[in-house]
Amino acid sequence: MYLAHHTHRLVMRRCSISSMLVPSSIRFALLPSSSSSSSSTSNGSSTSDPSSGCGVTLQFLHDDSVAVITLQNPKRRNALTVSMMEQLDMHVQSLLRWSTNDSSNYNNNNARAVILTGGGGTFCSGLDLHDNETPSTAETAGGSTNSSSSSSHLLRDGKNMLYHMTRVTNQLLSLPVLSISAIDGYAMGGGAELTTCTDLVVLSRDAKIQFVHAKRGASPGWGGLRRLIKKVGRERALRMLLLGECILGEEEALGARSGGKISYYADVVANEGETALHATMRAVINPLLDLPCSQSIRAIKRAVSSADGDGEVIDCIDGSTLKLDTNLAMMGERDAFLSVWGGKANLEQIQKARDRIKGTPGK
Ligand SMILES: CCC(=O)SCCNC(=O)CCNC(=O)[C@H](O)C(C)(C)COP(=O)(O)OP(=O)(O)OC[C@H]1O[C@@H](n2cnc3c(N)ncnc32)[C@H](O)[C@@H]1OP(=O)(O)O
Repeated sequence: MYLAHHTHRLVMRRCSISSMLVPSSIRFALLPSSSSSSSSTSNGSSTSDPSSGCGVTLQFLHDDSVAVITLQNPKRRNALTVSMMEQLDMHVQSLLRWSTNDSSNYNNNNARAVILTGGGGTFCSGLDLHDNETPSTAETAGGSTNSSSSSSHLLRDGKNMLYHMTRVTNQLLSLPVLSISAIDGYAMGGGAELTTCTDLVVLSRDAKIQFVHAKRGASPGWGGLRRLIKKVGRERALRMLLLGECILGEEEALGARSGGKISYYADVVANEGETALHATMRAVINPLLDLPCSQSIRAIKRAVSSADGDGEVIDCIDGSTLKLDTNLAMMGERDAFLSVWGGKANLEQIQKARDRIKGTPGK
């Protein structure tokens, strides 16, 4: 086995004490895995299925200034089921309200950062290869806005997956706060795409980001392809998309490929009971908490987003706003995805991957 998995996981606590009163060295608190991140807090939202522990949780900490989204499918390396995609979509919609303060649910807007992570010492193994036979329902999704989701199967209905995941990735990246992927273990396929939609990526030494789409007879479709090119450049993106090149925490530790350009490697000295990834997340988040007000974070993030690209801003069909040239690139990526998704080669390769990983459906 190439990667050793941590037995701990990144779980964060909502602090009731004002962050201004807590010394910065312990400001960003992380709890060991014995604490459940799937139970609801007074200001967090849990959509885990208690029997399987499978779902996506949203928690707030530091006086609601930091939101943490945790992907959890413990028996399948946090593979994404249709229901989890819908939950993720729902959480991102509420983060949009939280960070833009246009909802009565969030009166005091101190929003500063969003962290995207996975439970159980790994990030996300892409879509759940055993979820195809499981129809998603609006009820399990906690109230989906898309009526077509009620009988969707991942392979048969790539459009439904695109609907949710394009919205999730576009809106996560456009949130007016700093977004960070905190990655232990695998980020594969759709999991790798998710890492491209946060502003920063923090890797543990055992992190591995791999775009396995081509191996599965597919092509990225959630915007990950376009964003990967932006992050690593066209040439490396092609090597990653077609030749199996990965982003490895171990290599980033040596400053090997990206020279620190695309990620932070988790190299901060850890306190007792925390991992290097936790310690690095603390070091990344604390300066944000130290800023005197959250408005400047949002103003700067908006300005960076609008400066980052040229072209006319337009409203997209999913409600998000994109630069015109970005939207055209998205359409190209979506069309490429739809041209292969659910086709013969894709179905064969997904079946081969299923046979290879051998998980039991419904387990
Ligand atoms: C948007 C398009 C996409 O996302 S296409 C990409 C789909 N994903 C993949 O092809 C990744 C498939 N998984 C793997 O290659 C491996 O499981 C990886 C992630 C490398 C982990 O390897 P390893 O540490 O050896 O664990 P393992 O294979 O024994 O897996 C542990 C249990 O988890 C399960 N699992 C893992 N990934 C998925 C998945 N994507 N869908 C469903 N189940 C998955 C495995 O089946 C295994 O289950 P079990 O313990 O044998 O019952």
